[in-house]
Amino acid sequence: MMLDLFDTPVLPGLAERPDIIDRSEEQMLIRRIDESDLKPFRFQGWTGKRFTTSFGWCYDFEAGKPMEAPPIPDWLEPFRDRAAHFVGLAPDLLIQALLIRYDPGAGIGWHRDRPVYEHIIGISLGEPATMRFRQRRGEGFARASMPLEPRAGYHMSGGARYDWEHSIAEMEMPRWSITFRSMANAYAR
Ligand SMILES: O=C(O)CCC(=O)C(=O)O
Ligand SMILES: [Fe+2]
Repeated sequence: MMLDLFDTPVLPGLAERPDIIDRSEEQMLIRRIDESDLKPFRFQGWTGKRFTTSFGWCYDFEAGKPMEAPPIPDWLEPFRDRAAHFVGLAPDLLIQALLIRYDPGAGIGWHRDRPVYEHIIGISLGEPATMRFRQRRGEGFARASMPLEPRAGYHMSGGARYDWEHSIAEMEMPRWSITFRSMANAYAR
């Protein structure tokens, strides 16, 4: 599959919004993320070079279920509003905010986001990265990729979110991201 740099989505359900934040907001958000109570991502005894914290809800990978987390802080609210506006959702539907710092050598392996969530809206900070997508086709994989420019927002829903896995390769430079998610209908209270 070809990398599509222009308006046509790379995959159905993928959209990007360049410069959803400006440079001073980016610097402020990076500082806020670094000041947050980040914990190394842990899964089955394995500890990564990816540091995370969640607000609203968090997914406990050890327990395999979502759990309530501290409320979304005031400094993050305007960005939740912007993320919601970008995709045409009411802001209070974005019940989770995930902050991530990827230290040098960190990436995120192939996965689909947990089914408890539906819409996924990310804001990319710091360094350009590439979101890779793959879908099993017989013995191999169909592949696609989406550039993640710093300060851009991206929306993952539909086919790209449910029918493809995504990952980000290990990078030499640090990168930060903020991800907002809505709850899937089936799980909404
Ligand atoms: O860092 C990002 O932009 C993506 C993170 C991601 O895929 C996830 O946390 O599920
Ligand atoms: Fe993900």
